[in-house]
Amino acid sequence: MTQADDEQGRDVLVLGADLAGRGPADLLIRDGSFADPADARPDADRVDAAGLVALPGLVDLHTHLREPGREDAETVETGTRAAARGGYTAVLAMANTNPVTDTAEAAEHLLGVASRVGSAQVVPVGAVSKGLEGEELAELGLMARSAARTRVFSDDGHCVADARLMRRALEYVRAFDGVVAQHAQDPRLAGRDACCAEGELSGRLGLPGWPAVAEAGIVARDVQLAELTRSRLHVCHVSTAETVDVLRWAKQRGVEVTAEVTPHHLLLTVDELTGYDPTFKVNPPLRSGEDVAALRDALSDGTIDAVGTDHAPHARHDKEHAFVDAAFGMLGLETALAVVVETMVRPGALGWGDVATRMSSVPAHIARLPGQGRPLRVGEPANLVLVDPERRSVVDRDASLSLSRNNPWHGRDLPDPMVATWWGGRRTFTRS
Ligand SMILES: NC(=O)N[C@@H](CC(=O)O)C(=O)O
Ligand SMILES: [Zn+2]
Ligand SMILES: [Zn+2]
Repeated sequence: MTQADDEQGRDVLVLGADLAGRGPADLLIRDGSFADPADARPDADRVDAAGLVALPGLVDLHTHLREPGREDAETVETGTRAAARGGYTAVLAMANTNPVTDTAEAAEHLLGVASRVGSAQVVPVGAVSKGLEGEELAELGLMARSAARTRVFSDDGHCVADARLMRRALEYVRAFDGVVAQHAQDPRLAGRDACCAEGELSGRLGLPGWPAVAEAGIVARDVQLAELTRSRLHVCHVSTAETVDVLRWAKQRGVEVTAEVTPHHLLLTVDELTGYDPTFKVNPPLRSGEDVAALRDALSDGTIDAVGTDHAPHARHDKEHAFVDAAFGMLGLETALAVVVETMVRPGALGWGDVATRMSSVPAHIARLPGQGRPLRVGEPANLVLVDPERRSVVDRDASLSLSRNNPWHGRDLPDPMVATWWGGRRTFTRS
């Protein structure tokens, strides 16, 4: 079976995969969609998937592609190839590029690039404020009505700190069923320098601290604004137990709030910082073991709705600095499923059906993306990832398809589940 075969329009028959934990069945991929396996032509390419799990193609709510502006760190082409290797068929591309995605033209430009070179669907996230400056609303309505059909708006990298601007953004997006995705960080409590969870260790290491209340305080405020405006709020990269408590309270009140957690916040703790390795410098920062446990519980019980990678590639010369001077962020697309298997599936906190909801159908629904996150059913677009639940390997940052090397998992033994990915019937990744 070669990629050329798929592209020549031959049937692909996937035999005996466990469909998202519901038991083994066959799948037929024809002309970009799933068809009835009983109709397979005799010359169909056959994929023996016995012992493998089939999941709907994963959807990442939180990817940084760096194009335009920092193509030395990542491009649409390399970032979506990394996405396909991670099992993703769609990524939401954050707006903090240069120029910022704060106009319909910028969003449509990104769509155009992706249509030429993408190995996954690229969905532009629109900025909330012009230039991410937190002062004036960006062209939310024009972006929503553009060919990009923008529904997710975020100043990610910056918090929409001004409560009045946040209120207006929530009011505005309600008209087209949009959502405001907040990078919750009170800039007065956690300034630009804050780079370590505030606590005993930040004091000992001499690193500027980032108190948990800087996150939970903004989330509590935004939940109340979402309730006031009857609009949709999404909380990016939840990192603390206190924020989980606020989310539980918000959901009990019936507020339309959703939240994501990153793979790194599900496994790594602030203790990684004792070596001052800037690879582990990320915003929000790595937290305590108690926070990690609370985040896992919240993802398990649905208080946190989704996994978002916050894939944040950085060129070597932006990362290789003293800890306080290095850029914030780490890679995530290629290893997200591996970390979810390690932290959630193996300990029994999530089944495969839950993985399909937390990493595919729920993110697709939050972003109002038709054609993604759909069940593996006849007539649906063939967005599919085959996974081997048992396979493990040691992560090698130099084997990455990303242009950047800021991989926090380098040298770690982790599950290595991805076997093959199809996006709209086109094979976008095959394990070699
Ligand atoms: N997460 C990070 O540490 N960095 C992100 C910005 C962000 O997600 O806030 C980036 O763009 O590099
Ligand atoms: Zn952020
Ligand atoms: Zn981000």
